[in-house]
Amino acid sequence: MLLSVKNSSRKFDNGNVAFTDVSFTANSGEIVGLLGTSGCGKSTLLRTISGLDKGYTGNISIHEKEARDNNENIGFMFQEPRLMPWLTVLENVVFGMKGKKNCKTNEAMNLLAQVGLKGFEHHYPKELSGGMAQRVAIARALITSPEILLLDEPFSALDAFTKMQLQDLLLTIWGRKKATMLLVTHDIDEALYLCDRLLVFRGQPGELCEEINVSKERPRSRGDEQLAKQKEVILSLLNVENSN
Ligand SMILES: Nc1ncnc2c1ncn2[C@@H]1O[C@H](COP(=O)(O)OP(=O)(O)OP(=O)(O)O)[C@@H](O)[C@H]1O
Repeated sequence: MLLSVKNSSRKFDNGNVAFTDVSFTANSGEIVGLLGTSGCGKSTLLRTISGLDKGYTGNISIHEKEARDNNENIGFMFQEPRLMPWLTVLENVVFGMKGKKNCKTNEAMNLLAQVGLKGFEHHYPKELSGGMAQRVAIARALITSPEILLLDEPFSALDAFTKMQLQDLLLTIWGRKKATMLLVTHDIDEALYLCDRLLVFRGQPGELCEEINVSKERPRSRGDEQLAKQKEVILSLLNVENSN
């Protein structure tokens, strides 16, 4: 097992508790979705797993090493691309590679081609659309060949069509690299389309209330009936009416 979270909680100095007594595991190559109402601690949980937030209790380990001491290779992608405006697309992808920038250039060019940005390597972020900028963020997250990719609502700011394109792109890249992915999303359809397993959180502080296997084989159809039934289950867990 790659990632193990055991009886973990995160209480901040001001008394806020983001999540409490959370336990789950993730296997190598799995895509695990984290769904839940706003404020139930999903982003904090991702930051904690990444080792950026070290104030948790309980155990969070990657390859049996505590997340707070972890120096494993983890990629992070956010809702917004967070590109450096003064750097080109290519420079943004290799940014943070320190001494390895030069030897990573070929790999960055290759990744940019994979995300559909061949020819845009020397453009600046202001010359890109939102979807293109998020493609750069995908390439940047993958340049270190991370074993775990943490995705915090990576497509939520995009229009529906671009979102679907990038979901498929993510699956294509996952098919090649088989990184373990943890995906925070508010979009249940996206979670059911992409993930092997879903963790449903509820409350404030957030508690893990249900784990749901999405056993449908890939490629999945977006209008699949089995997935639609699973959506009903998730909506009722979250106490939300289905408006479709
Ligand atoms: N640095 C912090 N200091 C104090 N409280 C915090 C801090 N970061 C997050 N919180 C609190 O922790 C709780 C969980 O926040 P978090 O952003 O992890 O939730 P979320 O499920 O990702 O929310 P959303 O779905 O709206 O993005 C919230 O009550 C928030 O106010």
